[in-house]
Amino acid sequence: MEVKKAEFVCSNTRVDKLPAPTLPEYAFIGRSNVGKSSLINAMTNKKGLAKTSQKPGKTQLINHFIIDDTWYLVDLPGYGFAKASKTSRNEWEKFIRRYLTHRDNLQCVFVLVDSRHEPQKIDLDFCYWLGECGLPFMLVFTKADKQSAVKSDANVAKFKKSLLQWFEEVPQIFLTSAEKKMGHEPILDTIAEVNGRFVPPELDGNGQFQPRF
Ligand SMILES: Nc1nc2c(ncn2[C@@H]2O[C@H](COP(=O)(O)OP(=O)(O)OP(=O)(O)O)[C@@H](O)[C@H]2O)c(=O)[nH]1
Ligand SMILES: [Mg+2]
Repeated sequence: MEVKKAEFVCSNTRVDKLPAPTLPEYAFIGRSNVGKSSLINAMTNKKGLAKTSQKPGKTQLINHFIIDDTWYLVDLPGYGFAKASKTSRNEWEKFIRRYLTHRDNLQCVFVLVDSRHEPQKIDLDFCYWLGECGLPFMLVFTKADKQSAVKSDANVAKFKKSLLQWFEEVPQIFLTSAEKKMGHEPILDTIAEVNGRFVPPELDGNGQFQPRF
């Protein structure tokens, strides 16, 4: 699938202010600075659509983008930002976890992991939490241009092995580079496939979507 149109819709901290859950939605999450916003820009071929920065902690809100008028891509703030205060980390916990567990149209969470590093506890813990919540997720390894393919593959294999201590099978995995525009097509094809199966949540008697919370 090729993206033809990508537009910013809104930024939010509150789940009840998000766009109506009428279209399939996909969220990008991962450590601060892992490359979530860069990947969104590379996938949509739109530099500057999502704001990026060399400094971690750039994305602070739940940012909705509408793609080809048919699905939402969501850029989330990163976790594990060392310089964030405890209060702001707690706030992150609250509003992101609330978003992830209450968004009816969320089809899949893409967990971004830096392919340069060996498995990190914070990423594994987050995957376990998604599993506990029964939230479908896939893994996207980023920044593959920064080291050899052998090194990336070794880190991916170690991550898989760590996950298999808890999960019976590993989720789908993608290896990407926003810099080299590599690995985006398979993600978009997977999204297209899931989009084809999307059934919007039902309206209640008043023509409103009935929130799950
Ligand atoms: N070499 C290389 N650099 C990348 C890649 N993806 C992102 N970067 C760089 O990594 C830094 C962080 O990228 P962002 O996309 O802002 O990361 P983020 O995960 O959205 O960060 P927060 O919003 O702070 O959580 C920027 O300097 C990017 O240019 C990549 O594939 N290759
Ligand atoms: Mg960001």
